[in-house]
Amino acid sequence: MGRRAHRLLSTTGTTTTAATTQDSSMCVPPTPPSSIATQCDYAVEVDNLDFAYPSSLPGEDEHLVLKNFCMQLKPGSRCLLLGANGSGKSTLLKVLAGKHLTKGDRVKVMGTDAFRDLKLNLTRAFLDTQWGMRTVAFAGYGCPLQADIRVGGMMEKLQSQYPERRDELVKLLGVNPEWRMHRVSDGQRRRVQLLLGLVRPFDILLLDEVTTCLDVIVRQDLMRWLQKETETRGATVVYATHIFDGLDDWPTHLHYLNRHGATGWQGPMGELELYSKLRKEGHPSPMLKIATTWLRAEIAEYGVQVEGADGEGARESKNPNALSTDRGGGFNPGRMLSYKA
Ligand SMILES: Nc1ncnc2c1ncn2[C@@H]1O[C@H](COP(=O)(O)OP(=O)(O)OP(=O)(O)O)[C@@H](O)[C@H]1O
Repeated sequence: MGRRAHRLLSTTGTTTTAATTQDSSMCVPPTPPSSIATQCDYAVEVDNLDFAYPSSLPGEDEHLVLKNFCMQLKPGSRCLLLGANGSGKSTLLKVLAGKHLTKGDRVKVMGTDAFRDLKLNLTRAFLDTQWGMRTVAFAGYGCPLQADIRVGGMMEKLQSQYPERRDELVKLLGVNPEWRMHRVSDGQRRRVQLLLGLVRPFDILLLDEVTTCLDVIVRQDLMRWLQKETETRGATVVYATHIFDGLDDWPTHLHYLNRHGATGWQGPMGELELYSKLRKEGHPSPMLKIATTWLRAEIAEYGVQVEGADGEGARESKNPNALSTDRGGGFNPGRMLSYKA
């Protein structure tokens, strides 16, 4: 797969080609010491993927979310996914997590098929905001796990397999193993999710906005810990977020998804001219500045996204048998309708 051209939307909304490497020493992913590096060249390799959900809009069979999507990340990379609501970040993470089937051989994680190779489930971690959500019968919506369970007793075998790592995470996340799930706050529940999701050493970690309800200290310590995981073990992290606070030095790569399912810019941070410029100027929060610059340029060029008002997200299911009480609150698990063999 040839390297995709790096493109970025300028403040005027036009598409320009970004300059090549400014400072190659900046945020370069380290050479992983673990065996991962020798096993595969890329931790993530997506080659020209189209991904669509079935559409319920009249005259439209499918709703294309990712278009000609390409991504290559070496082991040890920390990639931030940036994009407006509905741009496809969660969809991409689900594809990489093997939750959505894609046609052909276009999506590889750790050198193997992201969907079909079940071995990946032992070395791939996927954390999203749906953890512990149970669909309530008749009401049809998810509510968080609230059973009277002791945290120390959850996934006990897994926790006991990695005692040192578990203790490290318990300390880092400030989790009390005696907490009971029906009494924890949202942020505490999230910490438990992170503990259970990170305790097994992973080769690749896919994070879908799971830091929102963490307090600033835990978030900061977690990001540092993840950085250490990438630097010492060669693990790869792909992280979708809208919060850029404290992330200025964190990513090695950035991938910007625009609202048309296309890539606005992608590449190593050192190749992003705007980032280098902002750093040189001593800007207090370059990542936030980059995000607002690109997203505002998108709005200036295409207007405010109305997807939620009259687009796909506003349509009911096409299934004539679907009852409002019987379809997961309208949630449609989605199917791949790619026409690329
Ligand atoms: N199960 C589904 N069935 C049909 N369409 C879906 C489904 N899930 C998502 N979509 C559509 O796919 C598009 C991308 O959604 P996705 O959740 O990947 O975006 P996102 O970038 O993660 O958004 P956000 O920042 O709001 O989390 C949206 O237009 C959404 O309406």
